[in-house]
Formats: sequence, structure tokens, C-alpha cells
Amino acid sequence: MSQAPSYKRILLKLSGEALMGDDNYGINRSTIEQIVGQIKEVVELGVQVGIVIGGGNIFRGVSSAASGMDRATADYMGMMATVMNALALKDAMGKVGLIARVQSALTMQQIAEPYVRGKAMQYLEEGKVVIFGAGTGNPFFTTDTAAALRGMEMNVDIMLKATKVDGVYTDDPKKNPDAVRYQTLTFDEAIGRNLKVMDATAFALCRDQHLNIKVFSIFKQGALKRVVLGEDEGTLVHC
Ligand SMILES: Nc1ncnc2c1ncn2[C@@H]1O[C@H](COP(=O)(O)OP(=O)(O)OP(=O)(O)O)[C@@H](O)[C@H]1O
Ligand SMILES: O=c1ccn([C@@H]2O[C@H](COP(=O)(O)O)[C@@H](O)[C@H]2O)c(=O)[nH]1
Repeated sequence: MSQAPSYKRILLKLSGEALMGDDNYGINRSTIEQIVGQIKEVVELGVQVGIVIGGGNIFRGVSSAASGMDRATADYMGMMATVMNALALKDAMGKVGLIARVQSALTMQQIAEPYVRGKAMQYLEEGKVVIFGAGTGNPFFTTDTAAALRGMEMNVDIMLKATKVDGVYTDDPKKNPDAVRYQTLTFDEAIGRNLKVMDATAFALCRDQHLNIKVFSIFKQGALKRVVLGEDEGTLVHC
């Protein structure tokens, strides 16, 4: 019996750091293949997939490597890092027969299309995966905020934040072993408790536009498909 997805169109926010796998930097080949395999599973269910990818595996504007630099310059470097990840993701998708397009918020026409909302919508309707690179195109923002923004522009049904932890916790589970995972929580709770799993700007945007977020671990085999099928996986952040 075929399974019916709970969502027609999703915006997947992929952590850049998740691409490192167990490495300290960059893109781990088997990790990206594992992630692309999960994306393929949901495309095959007929779900339209837009992706915003982070850059933390290569460069962050607020990282120690950037300290002493002009913040806006460092942020432009961070945005370029996300384009590198977007190209790597597109390449890995092509190898398993997925058709993907990269649209960049910063113009770099030799390597990526510029972001054009209508064109991106058309690609999604055609069943192509659209990877949005360069975040919002503006310094002082993050790719979480870009994911919220593109998700709203694409009229997606839900934003899925695929990360290294399996949901939202009372505290950072990487630092506090006593942290407890929420099954669901509201945007106001997430903002009020200053939970650092996403930035507050992204939470506030999603709250104001009624775009729910599911936070889950991309390292759990089949997790993306379970989320899309509406099964119990990760943490739902809702209005
Ligand atoms: N309350 C919390 N619940 C869950 N995770 C939390 C919490 N507070 C902090 N974190 C941390 O937030 C991180 C979110 O990671 P993620 O890599 O997705 O961030 P990102 O900055 O969006 O990614 P990147 O810049 O690599 O694209 C997790 O690694 C987790 O350790
Ligand atoms: O809209 C945006 C998005 C990102 N940046 C810069 O890129 C890096 C990497 O993004 P992450 O969200 O941390 O993965 C970020 O640290 C910023 O320096 C940006 O300036 N604007």
C-alpha cells in the first residue's frame, strides 16, 4: 500500500555542519550521499522540495576565523560558503537521478541562477528540487531566517529543520546531558526560553506567518520520510 505524505510542498533547512559528518570541516562524501538518499525518498512520494542550506561547515560570519574582520565582509564569505554547499548538494543529487536547480540570493551567474520567486515556484511544480543558496543575500542574517523567508515565499506547508540533534530540548543537548526533548512547543515558548536551536528572527517570522517548523535529526536513517508521512519524529514548533 502506498503511503500518503502529510505535506504537498516543504522547505527543508539543512544544517551546513551536518554535511561534515564526523569530520572537522567541509563536506563528508558518505554523509552527503546519506542525506541525498533521504531527500530522494520524499521526492519519490511526490512531495515538492525546496532546500536552504547552511554554511557552518565552511564559514560563519561570527566564527573565530572571522574575528577581527568587518562583520558584513565575513557574512558575505559565509553566504558564499552556502553556495558551495548548494553546488555540492546539486551534484550529489544529479548522481542519484534527482533534478535540482540552484538559485542564489547573491548574483554569481556563471555558477548559479539568480533567485527568482516565480521561476523557483515553476521548478517546484515540475518536481525539480530547488536549492536556495546565499541565504537571504544580506549580512547580519542566518540561513535559518533565509529558510523561513523562502518557505513563506514558496507557500510551503511546513519548514523542516534537519540538524544534528533529534529535536528541540530544554537546553543545548550537546552541552547539557540533562536536557529534555520537547515533543511540541509554541513559538512563544521557544523565543521566551531563548532556545538556541534556531535564531529568534526565524522563529518570530514563522510565528507571525503561521509557518510551523519540525526539528529533527538528519542522521537518523529514514527520519525525513517519517516526518513527511506525519509520523512521530522530532519536535514540532507551532503557533
Ligand atoms: N535547546 C536546544 N535544543 C536543541 N538543540 C539546541 C538547543 N540549543 C542549542 N542547540 C544546538 O543547536 C544546534 C543546531 O544546529 P545546526 O547545525 O542546525 O545550526 P545552524 O547554525 O542552523 O547550522 P549551520 O550553520 O551548520 O548550517 C544543534 O547542534 C544543537 O546542539
Ligand atoms: O542570510 C544570510 C545567511 C547567512 N549569512 C552568513 O553565512 C553564514 C553561514 O550561515 P549559517 O546560517 O550560519 O549556516 C552565517 O554565519 C553568516 O555569516 C548571512 O550573512 N546572511
